[in-house]
Amino acid sequence: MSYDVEIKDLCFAYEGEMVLRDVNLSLRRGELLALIGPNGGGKSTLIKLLLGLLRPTCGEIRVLGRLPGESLEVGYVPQDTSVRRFFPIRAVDVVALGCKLPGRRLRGEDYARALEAMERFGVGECRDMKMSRLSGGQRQKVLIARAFASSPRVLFMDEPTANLDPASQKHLYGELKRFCDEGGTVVVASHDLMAVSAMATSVACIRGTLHYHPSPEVDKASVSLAYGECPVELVAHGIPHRVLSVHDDLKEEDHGSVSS
Ligand SMILES: Nc1ncnc2c1ncn2[C@@H]1O[C@H](COP(=O)(O)OP(=O)(O)OP(=O)(O)O)[C@@H](O)[C@H]1O
Repeated sequence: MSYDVEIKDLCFAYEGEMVLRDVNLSLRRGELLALIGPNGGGKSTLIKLLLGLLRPTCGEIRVLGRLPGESLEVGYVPQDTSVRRFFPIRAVDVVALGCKLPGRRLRGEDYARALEAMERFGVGECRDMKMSRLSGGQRQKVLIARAFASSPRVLFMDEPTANLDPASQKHLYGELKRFCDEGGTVVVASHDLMAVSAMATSVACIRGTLHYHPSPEVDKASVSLAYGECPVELVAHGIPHRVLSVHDDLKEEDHGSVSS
C-alpha cells in the first residue's frame, strides 16, 4: 500500500528543545485529516516539516513518495497571511506564481488559472489590488486560491479559516470535500473543532506527540490528551453531539500512532 503522506518515528527539536516526538502517520489518497490541538501543540511545526521548510531531527517523511519539498503537486496555505506593507505585489501575481513551473516565466495560462481560482473563492475583484491593501480575510482567500490554482494532489493548510466569515468557511469546507472526493488528500490544522469534525475523514490530536483517529469521531480521552481537560463538543457526520465515550486503553490504530 502506498500512502500520499507517510511519517515514521518523527521527532523535531528547535535549538535542542524537543517539540514533536514519536510521530507516526500514514494518509491514504482521498483522506481529509483534521489536525487539532492546543496553542503550541506542534501543528504548524508538523506542517512545515511536511513542506520541507523544516528538517526532521529524527525519523522520515514522504509526501507522494518523495522527500518533503520535492513534489510539485503540493499546495500550501500558511497560518501567517501578513505581508510587508510596502511589498508591491498584486493579488493576481501571488496566485499566478503558485501556478508557475520552476524555471519558466509566468504565462497567460497561469493568469487564467489564477483568475478562475480567485473567482471561485470570491476574490476575483481583488485581482489588481496590492496584497498589503487587502483585508485579512481577502488575503487568506487569495492564498487559498493560490493553493488550489497550482493543481495540487495534496494540500497542507494551517488555520485556513482563521480570518474567514462563516459563509466563506462553509464554502472552503465544501471545496475541500470536493477536492478529496476527486482524489486529493488534505491535512488541515484548525481550532474549529465542530467544523473540521464535520468535514474530516480522520482526525489527529497533537500535543507534542500525535494521536490518530481513523474517523472524525474523537473520544473524550483523546481530546483531553490533546487539549487538557477543557470540555469540547464535536460534530460527527453532521450531527451535533457531546462526545461521551472514553477509552482508557488507547490502542494502536491500523495506520496511525496512538500512544498513552
Ligand atoms: N521558530 C521557532 N523557534 C523555537 N521554538 C519554536 C519556533 N516555532 C515554534 N516554536 C515552539 O514549538 C512549539 C510548537 O509550536 P507550533 O507553532 O508548531 O504550535 P501550533 O500547534 O501550531 O500552535 P498554534 O495553535 O498556536 O498555532 C511551541 O512550543 C513553540 O513555542
